[in-house]
Amino acid sequence: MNDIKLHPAVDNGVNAGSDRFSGGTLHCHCAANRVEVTVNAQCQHNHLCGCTKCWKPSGAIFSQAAVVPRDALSVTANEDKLQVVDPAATIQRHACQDCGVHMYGRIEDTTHPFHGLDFIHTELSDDPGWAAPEFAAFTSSIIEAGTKPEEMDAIRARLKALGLEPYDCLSPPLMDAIATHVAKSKGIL
Ligand SMILES: N[C@@H](CCC(=O)N[C@@H](CSCO)C(=O)NCC(=O)O)C(=O)O
Ligand SMILES: [Zn+2]
Ligand SMILES: [Zn+2]
Repeated sequence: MNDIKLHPAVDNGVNAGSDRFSGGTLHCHCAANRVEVTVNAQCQHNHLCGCTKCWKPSGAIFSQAAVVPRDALSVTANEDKLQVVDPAATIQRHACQDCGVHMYGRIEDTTHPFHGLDFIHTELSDDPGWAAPEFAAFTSSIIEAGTKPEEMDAIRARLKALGLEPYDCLSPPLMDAIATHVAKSKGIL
């Protein structure tokens, strides 16, 4: 039993996803009139995120976030309860006004490297089979939300023990994808 709690989806070990999984429904935390989002795709790049902007379940120090093609995502119940948390942010996080859960994040800037992908939190779904988290992003950012700097060594060690390599930005493949997009947009590549 490890007393470092990162996120309920990984605290008892990381569950593998299913290759045959092709999507499911996500629900907010309201007791009634739940917001429902339907995703007709397996998620990609699932990861823990330590940034202050991503939604975290109560008690968690990391968020769990993945992306899906925006064409595969639709709001299928109680869309009127959704509101964008910060209209100035790159990722427009659509949250339930009643329970505060972020149902999806969308990038409207068509020049952004991740335009076309929506961010979701797979723990909002009861459907088994979502692809497992693969790494931890923005690890140092948990300090901005109150984690003590002296706890970071133990937290990084716990992430590594779970097979979730900690990075302080995104993973190298995603950083390379961003840089490739920028280089192409400048005509360098
Ligand atoms: N130290 C900051 C980092 C915030 C940040 O840059 N977050 C990233 C990752 S969120 C999903 O992976 C990002 O892309 N943010 C854009 C946005 O939130 O619109 C902090 O902790 O706040
Ligand atoms: Zn709600
Ligand atoms: Zn984040």
